[in-house]
Order: sequence, then C-alpha cells, then structure tokens
Amino acid sequence: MEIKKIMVIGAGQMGSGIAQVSAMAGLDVVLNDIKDEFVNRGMGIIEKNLSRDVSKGRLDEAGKEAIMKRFKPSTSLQDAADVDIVVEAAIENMEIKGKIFRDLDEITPQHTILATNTSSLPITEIGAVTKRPEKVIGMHFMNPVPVMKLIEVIRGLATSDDTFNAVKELSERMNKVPVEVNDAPGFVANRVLIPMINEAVYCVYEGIATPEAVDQVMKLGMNHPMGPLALADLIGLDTCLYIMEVLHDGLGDSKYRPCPLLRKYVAAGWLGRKSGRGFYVYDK
Ligand SMILES: CC(=O)CC(=O)SCCNC(=O)CCNC(=O)[C@H](O)C(C)(C)COP(=O)(O)OP(=O)(O)OC[C@H]1O[C@@H](n2cnc3c(N)ncnc32)[C@H](O)[C@@H]1OP(=O)(O)O
Ligand SMILES: NC(=O)C1=CN([C@@H]2O[C@H](COP(=O)(O)OP(=O)(O)OC[C@H]3O[C@@H](n4cnc5c(N)ncnc54)[C@H](OP(=O)(O)O)[C@@H]3O)[C@@H](O)[C@H]2O)C=CC1
Repeated sequence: MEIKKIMVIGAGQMGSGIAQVSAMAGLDVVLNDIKDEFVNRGMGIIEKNLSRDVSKGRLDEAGKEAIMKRFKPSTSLQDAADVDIVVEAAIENMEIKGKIFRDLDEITPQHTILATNTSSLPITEIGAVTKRPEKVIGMHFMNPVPVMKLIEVIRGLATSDDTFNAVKELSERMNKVPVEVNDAPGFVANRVLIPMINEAVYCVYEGIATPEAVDQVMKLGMNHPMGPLALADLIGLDTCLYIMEVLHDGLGDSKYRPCPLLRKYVAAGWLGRKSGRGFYVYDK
C-alpha cells in the first residue's frame, strides 16, 4: 500500500518539522494541534523554512507554493478518518499519548499505521492501548527535523514486518536514513545522548565548569556541532528531564538519576529556547 496522506499530531518544534518533510516528500499533510494558534505557529515555521530554501536557490517559488498547498490545518482528530499514517508528536506524556492512540484507533481506517515520535516512552505500551498493536511503531525523528538525516524506527513487541517496511520506505521517501532498533527505555539515541547531557549538567552543578566551558570542551575537544548544554536548550529541558526519568525508572540503575540542577531549572520554567531561558538566555 502506498502512503499518500499523513496526519501529524502536535505542531510544535518536532511536529512542524515532520509535517514539512512529509509535504516535501509529496504527501498530503493534515497538521493537527489542540488550538488554531498552535497550528498557525507551526505553519509559520514551515513557511519560514521553505522561504529560506527559496532564498538559497534550493527551491523555486512554484515549488514552495505546491508544497504549501499540500497542508490542511486541523484541530480535530476526526480529520484522521482518511489518512494512511499518523505520526504523533504531542508532548512527552504517557497519559496524553495513550488517549490520542485510543481515539485514533476508533477514528482511523483499519489499514492506517499509527506511529509515534516519542523520545523514550515504550512503543509496546502505546500499542497495547489499541486493537492494532501490529500497526503501531516508533518513528523517532531528530531535531531539527529538516536538517537531521536519522529516523530511529522502533519496533514494539507486536509491530509487524509490513508496518516496519512501510515506515522504512516512507523514511527513505523523506530523504532520511531509517535505523531499526528494538523497544527499550530511551531506545538507542537517547540512551546514549541524554545521560551525556545529564553529566554535563552535573559538571555545572558541582562547580567544575561554567556552561560555556563545558560546551566548549565538547565542541573543540570532541568535534560536536554544538555543546551538550546548548543542545539541551534546543531539545527542551523538560523533555531531557522526562527522558532521564524514563531511563531511571525503566532501567533501575542509579547512574541514570537526573541531576538536581536539571530538576530545578524545569521547576523554575527555564525550559531552554522555547521558554527563552535555559542554560543560556534567548530572544523569544
Ligand atoms: C531528544 C530526542 O529525542 C532526539 C534528538 O533530536 S536529539 C538532538 C539531535 N540533534 C543534534 O544533535 C543537533 C546538533 N547540532 C547540529 O547538528 C547543528 O548545530 C545544527 C544543524 C542544529 C545547526 O547547524 P550550524 O551549522 O551550527 O548552524 P547553522 O549554520 O545556523 O545551520 C546549518 C543549516 O541548518 C539549517 N537549520 C538550522 N536549524 C534549523 C531548523 N530549526 N529548521 C530548519 N533548518 C535549520 C540552517 O538553515 C542551515 O542551513 P543552510 O546551511 O542550508 O543555510
Ligand atoms: N525536542 C526534541 O528535540 C525532540 C522531541 N521528541 C518528541 O517529540 C514530541 C514533541 O516534542 P516537541 O516538539 O519538542 O514539543 P513541543 O512542546 O514543541 O510541541 C508539542 C505540541 O503538541 C501540542 N499538544 C499537547 N497536547 C496535545 C494533544 N492532546 N493533541 C495535540 N497536540 C497536543 C502542544 O501544544 P501546547 O503548546 O499547548 O502544549 C505543542 O504544540 C515529544 O514526544 C518529544 O519527546 C522527539 C525527538 C526530539
């Protein structure tokens, strides 16, 4: 079955990027969020990215217009009634994702694949709230989506080969590289990345170095494109904390304990770029 129409749920930093690369791959895209203003904000990000592609000569105006015409804004999950795949990118919260997947299972046709962009939550558990766990899969894009090549494709216990192959093919149509991994806390990307970020936060917490110094060490010493604390601000400190908690609970090893400073920043509402302040201060 060829995937022609997608719904992306959550028009935040990840959802808007996923919607953009979907439309650029030629899919019709329903972009869904709970309020019009969030959908409009997501569409604004996409429009800005495509305009930059035009100004850089990677796309012409007609191409941009053709891509923009593929979007349908939505604030109702009922708009998923005729899509071939849903990629959910709402906030990282099991209760919210569980409700969305239960509703989607009622609304979407039987052939529809239900994918989640979760950074750490168990795909098997998300699949289990539906009557089609064989069609539930993790499609984990990296931030910023239009730039990063990887999609971590995560199989839940019941995910079928047909579902896996369809998602692999779709990822390649999006000009991305799918890498297959099994379902485990944090999968591979965040099992490796987020503890490194957490240790970077400990370096600041214990007064070993300033955020700037920690980031410089990792940029100049390890050739990372950005330092771990600047990256934490890009990901969102709430998301980083949530992932550390999933690792800690799921793997039960004290080495995954979240740094108290990370907890403190999140409690203060210092969430990184999206709130204007994290380890660094940003213009909102
Ligand atoms: C938490 C999870 O579950 C999983 C995750 O996503 S973990 C996070 C994974 N991501 C990373 O590790 C990102 C690491 N950082 C980087 O790769 C780079 O710093 C970066 C791509 C973000 C920026 O690159 P840079 O060279 O420092 O800056 P910059 O020159 O501004 O950007 C490079 C290109 O990316 C584009 N870009 C940057 N941010 C973008 C965004 N948000 N959307 C679209 N395009 C973007 C720029 O327009 C630019 O394109 P051109 O070269 O064509 O002009
Ligand atoms: N940040 C990152 O680097 C990465 C994040 N992810 C994962 O992607 C998902 C989204 O993260 P991110 O884009 O950073 O988060 P954002 O906060 O930027 O976006 C989430 C969006 O979902 C909306 N939303 C909340 N609840 C619902 C709902 N019930 N139905 C529809 N939309 C809803 C939010 O609205 P509101 O603003 O009102 O809350 C917001 O617009 C998370 O699961 C995260 O773990 C995966 C890879 C990387």
